[in-house]
Amino acid sequence: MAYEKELQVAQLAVARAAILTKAVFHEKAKGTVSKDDKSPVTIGDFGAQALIIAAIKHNFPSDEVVGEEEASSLREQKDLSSTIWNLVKDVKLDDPESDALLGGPIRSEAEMLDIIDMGNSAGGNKGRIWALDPIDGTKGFLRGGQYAVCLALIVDGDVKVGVLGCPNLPIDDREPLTEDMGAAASDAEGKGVLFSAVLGQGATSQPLTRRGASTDSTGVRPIHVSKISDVSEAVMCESVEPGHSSKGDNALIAEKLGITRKPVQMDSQAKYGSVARGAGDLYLRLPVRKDYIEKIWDHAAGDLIVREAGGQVTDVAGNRLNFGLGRTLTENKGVIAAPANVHAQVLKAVQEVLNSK
Ligand SMILES: Nc1ncnc2c1ncn2[C@@H]1O[C@H](COP(=O)(O)OS(=O)(=O)O)[C@@H](OP(=O)(O)O)[C@H]1O
Ligand SMILES: [Mg+2]
Ligand SMILES: [Mg+2]
Ligand SMILES: [Mg+2]
Repeated sequence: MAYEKELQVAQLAVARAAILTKAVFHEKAKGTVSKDDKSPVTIGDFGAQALIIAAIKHNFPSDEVVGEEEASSLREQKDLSSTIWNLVKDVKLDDPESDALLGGPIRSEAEMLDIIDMGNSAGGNKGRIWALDPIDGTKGFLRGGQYAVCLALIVDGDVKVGVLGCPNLPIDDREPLTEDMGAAASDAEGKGVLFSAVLGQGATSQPLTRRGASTDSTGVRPIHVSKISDVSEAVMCESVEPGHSSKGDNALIAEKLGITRKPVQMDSQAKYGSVARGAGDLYLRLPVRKDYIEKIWDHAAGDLIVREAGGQVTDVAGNRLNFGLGRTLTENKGVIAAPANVHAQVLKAVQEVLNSK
């Protein structure tokens, strides 16, 4: 099957990085650095980016990576850099054979910094480019809420493989979303799911750490968006951060569609995963600031996983997200993810609300 090795490497690399992010959370190694845009970046973000790029470069040396983080601030903060190195150098998958597939350990702290900086591809619509968000929803991660380790392979501008590791979402696809999803999750028993998709091959979920509840020996299950026919019964997913998507517009759209249930707020591409498995029905991300341009690593994996699970993903104009234009989604504003049968109806409501402003 096409992209079999890429899928396997991506799944294992994301699972290994999630071992690190969970350790960072539980060891409270929570030093943060503030980036130019004032968003936080943690030991977990840097460490996960290093581990995932190392795995990609070991297996596919000439592939490029568009990664969210870069190491310049670490090169100036030796203490932070060595804290990260001390965690990164010891992270291993349980299964030695799988671990070996990702290449040997990173050899030194200096090499780790260089690897983090290999996420500097300009992106584009030619060749093989991985989009990597080592921790999506960093604020959710710090809060103990939802976050996701996100990796997608884009070939000539099209997303071919998408993997999302969500350590704080339930393993069970049928577990309903709760209102406090964004606040009080934990990676205890029954939590931690890995969503995957390959273009044209459908979408799946499985336990993130190969143990726990499963329906067969590997625990891989096909996933599908919900079979909702009456959109007024929809469960809508939205951001936690008020600055990331418009809660006011979402409320007006919900009213127009006759939706009475309160939206479920959670950070990260866990929203795409939740829609793909039918735990949520809709994901709406309407712009707050006109000048904000979405990043490809915040959407590439989720976009493919939802589409392969029977959903449609567009911007507010009804166009597909274009991942071939560089590091950002320069041609798209906002995101609407919904089961294919109700997407047009939701899009219409979105446009009516936006046009009436
Ligand atoms: N102004 C603005 N508008 C839209 N999006 C923004 C904005 N600022 C930041 N970001 C990006 O939002 C990513 C996390 O957003 P989410 O909506 O998934 O989660 S959250 O509930 O808002 O925390 C977050 O990803 P991470 O940095 O990986 O956490 C950012 O890339
Ligand atoms: Mg960030
Ligand atoms: Mg992100
Ligand atoms: Mg991030």
